Amino acid sequence: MNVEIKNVSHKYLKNKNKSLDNVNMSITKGIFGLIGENGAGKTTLLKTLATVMPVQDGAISIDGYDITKDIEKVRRHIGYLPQKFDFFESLTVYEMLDYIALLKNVKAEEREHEITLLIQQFNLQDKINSKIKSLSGGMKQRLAIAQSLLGNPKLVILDEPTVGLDPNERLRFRNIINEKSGERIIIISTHIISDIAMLCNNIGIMKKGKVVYCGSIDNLLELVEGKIYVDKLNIHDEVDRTKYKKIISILRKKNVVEVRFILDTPLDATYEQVTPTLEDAYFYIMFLDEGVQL
Ligand SMILES: Nc1ncnc2c1ncn2[C@@H]1O[C@H](COP(=O)(O)OP(=O)(O)OP(=O)(O)O)[C@@H](O)[C@H]1O
Repeated sequence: MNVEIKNVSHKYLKNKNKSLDNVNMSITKGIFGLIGENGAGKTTLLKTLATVMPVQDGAISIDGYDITKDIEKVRRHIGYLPQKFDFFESLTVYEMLDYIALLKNVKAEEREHEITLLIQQFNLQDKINSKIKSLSGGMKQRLAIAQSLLGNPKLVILDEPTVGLDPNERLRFRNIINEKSGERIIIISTHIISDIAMLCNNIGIMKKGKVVYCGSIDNLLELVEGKIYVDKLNIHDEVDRTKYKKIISILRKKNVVEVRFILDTPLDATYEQVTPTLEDAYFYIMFLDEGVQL
């Protein structure tokens, strides 16, 4: 299973700039994380991949099939959670999943079993016969994720799946997604870096319609190794921001203020070098892209 995105660009009709600007990505089986600032182009890319929007420029293939030429073949293998999902509010949870399973051509003899299993996995058993309009936002989100997995799609595209989920349900989500990954590709777009760190081996980072990193988290962390420092100041000291090249965070603790920042070359022994996290690496890539000398 693989997804190849080659030189893909997209411009919305009335916009001046491209929302996707020559995007190239190669994605293989497993869970792939897509991150980037607001407006970077993640949703536009995922809509294009899900065949909801046409490929304007460039080419995308899924398992060797061109998504423009072989759209019907490709669609059978895609599960998609859009950023905004609209339900038929007067259907029950079961009816909604049954309806989507029908649209996805899930075989009659498999439908009930598949739906019941997903309802259990997403902890919606108590709501199985409740109308959708009576569900909370988080429950609707769980139902929306569940529908994307109907029919065992080979490619699952999840646009901000954990929005609105409480910590228990986020944990449940991560476990289900881990369990379901196997031979398929699951692409997750999110702003929650800890979800990506826990779930994915490979990621893409986007900025202003461009891919600024695509590869493994391990390689990214290696790139940043030895470049993240913490300066500990007295709680009463003023933080002199000009002293640090690029600040990642300023944390006020009991007696100290911890300034976490990026440096390309070790300068001063008074700073403590720390092990980089994925969040550190994300900021490193973002600053690099701005042409900042670190
Ligand atoms: N339907 C649309 N018409 C015009 N411009 C759009 C449309 N949808 C998105 N855009 C623009 O395209 C760019 C990329 O938007 P997109 O929603 O793909 O980004 P994103 O990375 O998913 O952002 P976010 O993290 O905020 O959801 C933005 O500049 C946005 O304003």
